[in-house]
Amino acid sequence: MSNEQHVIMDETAIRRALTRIAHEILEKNKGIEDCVLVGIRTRGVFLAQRIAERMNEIEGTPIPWGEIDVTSYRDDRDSKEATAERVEGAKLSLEHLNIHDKKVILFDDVLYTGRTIRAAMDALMDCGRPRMIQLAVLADRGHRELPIRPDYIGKNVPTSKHEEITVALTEIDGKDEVTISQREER
Ligand SMILES: O=P(O)(O)OC[C@H]1O[C@H](OP(=O)(O)OP(=O)(O)O)[C@H](O)[C@@H]1O
Ligand SMILES: O=c1cc[nH]c(=O)[nH]1
Repeated sequence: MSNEQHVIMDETAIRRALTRIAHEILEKNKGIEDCVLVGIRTRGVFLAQRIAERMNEIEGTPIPWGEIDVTSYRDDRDSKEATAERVEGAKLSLEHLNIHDKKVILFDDVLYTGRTIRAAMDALMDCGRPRMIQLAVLADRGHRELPIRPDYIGKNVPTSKHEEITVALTEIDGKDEVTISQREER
């Protein structure tokens, strides 16, 4: 099977999509009052940080942002962590960010089954009581297994289950690029 990667978003496309999403968030929320951004580790964090910078440029006011580690909340990973430990882990990753009664805008790079987002929502609820949670993703590839729908989408990418979306971001991968390829069968 060919494992060729096709670029579906280059650096310019990613930059434009993030700028558009920053404007959409501001429009939907009528500014940044009571909004906080939370990126899901790993790449969601860099997306949240970039959007926070853009929103600051547009509004002239810094918007609080932070990151959350949801690994131990996933339902498809063996977790030996006790509930108290995983709550502590989530709280530690969200340190310095008050989400109580805030409009939390959650960021991830790819949305597929929705299980990561479910895990993130559970983790957030354990850390406080957001007034509202909204979801922003760079690429929505479909195939949801849970009733989760993003509020902000960089690009809708119709895929087959045999394909894979890979997001590269400069901060961690040395370049900005979204590619699609055939999934390696394991
Ligand atoms: O909607 P889902 O089916 O949950 O898939 C989406 C998740 O998959 C990827 O993470 P992955 O677990 O592959 O780890 P990574 O962030 O380290 O790539 C991606 O970053 C999303 O978080
Ligand atoms: O194609 C996919 C599916 C889940 N997560 C990814 O990063 N890519």
